[in-house]
Amino acid sequence: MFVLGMDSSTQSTKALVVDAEDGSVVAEGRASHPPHSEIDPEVWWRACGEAVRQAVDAAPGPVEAVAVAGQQHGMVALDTAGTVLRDALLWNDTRSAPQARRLTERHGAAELAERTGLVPVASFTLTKLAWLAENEPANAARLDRVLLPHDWLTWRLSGNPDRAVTDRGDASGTGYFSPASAEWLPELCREVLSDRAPRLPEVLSPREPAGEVTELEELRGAVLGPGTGDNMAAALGLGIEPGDVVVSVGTSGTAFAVTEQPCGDPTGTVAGFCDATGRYLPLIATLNAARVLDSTANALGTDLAGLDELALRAEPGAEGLTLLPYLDGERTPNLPDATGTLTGMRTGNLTPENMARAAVEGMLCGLADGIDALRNVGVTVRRVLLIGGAAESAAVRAIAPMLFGVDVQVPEAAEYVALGAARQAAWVASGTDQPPKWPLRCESYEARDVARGEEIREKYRDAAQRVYG
Ligand SMILES: Nc1ncnc2c1ncn2[C@@H]1O[C@H](COP(=O)(O)OP(=O)(O)O)[C@@H](O)[C@H]1O
Ligand SMILES: O=C(CO)[C@@H](O)[C@H](O)COP(=O)(O)O
Repeated sequence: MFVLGMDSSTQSTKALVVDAEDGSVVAEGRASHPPHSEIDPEVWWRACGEAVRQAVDAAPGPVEAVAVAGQQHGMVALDTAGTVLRDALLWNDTRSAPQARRLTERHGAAELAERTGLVPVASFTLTKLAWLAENEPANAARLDRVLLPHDWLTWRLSGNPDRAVTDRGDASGTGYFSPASAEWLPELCREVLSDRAPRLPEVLSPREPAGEVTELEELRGAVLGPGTGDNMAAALGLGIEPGDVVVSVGTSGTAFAVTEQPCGDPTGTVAGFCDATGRYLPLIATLNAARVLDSTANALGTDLAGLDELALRAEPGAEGLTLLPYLDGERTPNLPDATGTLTGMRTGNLTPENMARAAVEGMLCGLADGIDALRNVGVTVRRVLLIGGAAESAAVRAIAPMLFGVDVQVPEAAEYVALGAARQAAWVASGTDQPPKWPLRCESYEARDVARGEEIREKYRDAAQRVYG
């Protein structure tokens, strides 16, 4: 049996056709998205059609089940006719930072962490609803239903206007869902929307079918899985167990693990999400990851391979250059209005090699702090699995173990979010208790020079303290 998994992420849509027997990828497709933080969801629908067409055309047989994973938190606002009211505000749009601050002041961080697993920051959907009510009251008055990117794509694929669905993984990133009871908290929506509650999608269990595809010719009749958020899908695609921490270096940088118990971190550093198997997914996310490398390569007049060469020619610590890589504001630490800062510049050390190295080190230091934050909420870290577009970078692979202080394994190059969606589709179609077991092959990078890594992290913390207090 062949199944299709889709990843509608920030920069692109990827579709994989997978053999459900062993998880081998038999065909793939890809289409890119524009690099904005506010997007017409029709762009995703067109990209979905294009990526699916490429994958299905190259597949050796028909696809029997499909699931969609998507970037988390984005607000897709619909009116009663199901028409999109405005461009979707994405997870990396920071305009709702004041609304996030006010929600936290009103309720207290501890109460919200306990009720929703989250302390509001601009990424979370609830703060985007609050922004809509305050800034676009006419749109807020017409709001009938709010969906997440993966919910909206699943709804479009099903072609059933009356039934929208989601799963507990993606629902847990909204800020109006209780991870512990797996129920919506519509009172929080009412609070920010002048006492009006939009319709929310039905929350399906991890392997519950969402109907079948009617709207895309190539997939018509295939069983639809509930789908999930992209990080939950990556966890499922990798088949992680306690002790594994995944670090994904895509548009966002994330570090996450699976746990049996929900997590509510009142400091707000760790988001207490649900996963896609019935467990939980404590996660930290940064807004600035792979694009820090893209921008630095661009500034140095080179490409990503050139950036790797430069960074690997420099000494660890970049002779004292430290980059605080908050180019697009930051979520962890919560500095929505921050910009990047390069510290420690001298006539002798301001070289392309050191600048490239400082970019890779600065970006990874933020993620190393994230891994420590996971430890602080009780997560055991035995190994790190490194995925996402920038896991392809030789410099990232070489430098990460030193800064993370544990062995890093890089799974064989694959789109693990799309693979996780495919695994969910195979699970839904098989009706078995557990997801199918698929092998995972990894390349290992041993943790060396950990003491030097600690010094580099100390410099990064000092710089952050000096610039942001
Ligand atoms: N060899 C590489 N070195 C560094 N970055 C890379 C490399 N290959 C891809 N990337 C970066 O990965 C990013 C895309 O990663 P991806 O995980 O697909 O993102 P997203 O899921 O957020 O859309 C892009 O910014 C791209 O430049
Ligand atoms: O906001 C988060 C997680 O909380 C991000 O991880 C988004 O889910 C977007 O992911 P990418 O498109 O960067 O993979």
